Amino acid sequence: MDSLWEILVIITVVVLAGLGLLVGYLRGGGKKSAPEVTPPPPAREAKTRTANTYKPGGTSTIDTSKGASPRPPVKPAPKDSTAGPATGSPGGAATASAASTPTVEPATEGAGSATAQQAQPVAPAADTSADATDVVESVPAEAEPQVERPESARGRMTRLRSRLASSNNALGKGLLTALSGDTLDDSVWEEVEDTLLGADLGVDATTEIVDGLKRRVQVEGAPTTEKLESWLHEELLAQVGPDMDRRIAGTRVGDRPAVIMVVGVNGTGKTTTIGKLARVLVAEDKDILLGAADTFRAAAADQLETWGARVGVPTVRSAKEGADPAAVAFDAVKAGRDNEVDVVLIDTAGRLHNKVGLMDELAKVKRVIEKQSPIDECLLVLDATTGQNGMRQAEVFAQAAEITGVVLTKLDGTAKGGIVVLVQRELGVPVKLVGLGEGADDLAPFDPKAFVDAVLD
Ligand SMILES: Nc1nc2c(ncn2[C@@H]2O[C@H](COP(=O)(O)OP(=O)(O)OP(=O)(O)O)[C@@H](O)[C@H]2O)c(=O)[nH]1
Repeated sequence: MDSLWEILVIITVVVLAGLGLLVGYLRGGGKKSAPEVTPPPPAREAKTRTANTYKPGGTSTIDTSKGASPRPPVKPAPKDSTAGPATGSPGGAATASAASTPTVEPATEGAGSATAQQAQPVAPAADTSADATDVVESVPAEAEPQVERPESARGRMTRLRSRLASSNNALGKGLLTALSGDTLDDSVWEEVEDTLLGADLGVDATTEIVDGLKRRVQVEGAPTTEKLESWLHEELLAQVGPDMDRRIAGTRVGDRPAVIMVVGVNGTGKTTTIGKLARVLVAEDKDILLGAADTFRAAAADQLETWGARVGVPTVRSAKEGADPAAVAFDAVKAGRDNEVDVVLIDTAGRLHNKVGLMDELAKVKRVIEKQSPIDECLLVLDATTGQNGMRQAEVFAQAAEITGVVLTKLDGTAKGGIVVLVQRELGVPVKLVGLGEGADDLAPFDPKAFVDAVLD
């Protein structure tokens, strides 16, 4: 029995082995089966770059000098502040003294940053700058293929006069309508007063104008409308201050550049005004240098640099946001002296959230500039559309810096031209320039007679 079981098991094993062989044969298609070997992955070929692999030599730079106006080469200031003043530099002595003063703080640490390497050509502008080596002077004149030619003064004035007239129509119309009736009773004078107040002339000037008109009526009797208009013209002109000195310090003073500092609340149009003023001066063939001492916002320096680049004017700026504005201003004036430019224009920050901080900062910028040059002009930029609110801001700035003139911007956007009178009365300085649009050449000198003509036309 046992041997029968053994025979059955052997037969089963043999049958199964035979079946296994048969299945293997059929699967392999009759071919001789071989152990499956995964072929090794083909060696990865290095990816061929289709992009530009051209590498310029380390010294090659794009030559963009075509069409650039000739301009004296930028002299690099000595790196070592202990090396003394630049030979023959009019600003040398002051520079040396400023370098040793504690008020010029290091603009940043870890200087010589990216911007300094990018700007070509670059001249560290001052030798305070053992500390402030992140202050760089970019000379876009050589980097810009096209330099714009600013509009001539005559063309600009014709265009702006008509814009001024339209911006003040409401005031003129209101006054002339009020005065063109048959009688001059209290209600007429009230209407005149309201119109003048509504145009931001302020209470004092309004009272003086109306009192002046009433007096003339009393003395001379009932006037014709034309006579009344000419009296109004005279009274308004007297308020606008036709004899104030409105010249801008835009010419070298002795052996140094004129220095113009521009202050005002953010957004009033400081940077734009500097850009426009630079164009006016360039149109007069002046050599200009801009200083971006508004280090609060990096974009402000970019904006200024762009304005300068358009007319081939270099900008001294910091490579770092938040650098010491006084150090940048100092370096700009120093570079202006070294390069014997005609005018250095300094932009400043104007945030008002901290009045004390702002005043301290402006006072410091002023003090540090004056270590090497007097400030010939300190222009306060005011937004005409802000009215009485703008006046309060103006007072803060007037306390912080010695304002020598006002630039009233955005006069194209308001019918309240009377702010001119108010500003001058309150601050005791003349409105020297007016902004009449966002265009590059929309800056005009303030001409009292033309202004009153425009108001009453
Ligand atoms: N309509 C009009 N817009 C102006 C005038 N002047 C400046 N602006 C505009 O006002 C805006 C602010 O001008 P900015 O020059 O940047 O003002 P800012 O005071 O330098 O401001 P921050 O750089 O923030 O300090 C810009 O859009 C200018 O185009 C002007 O006379 N008329």
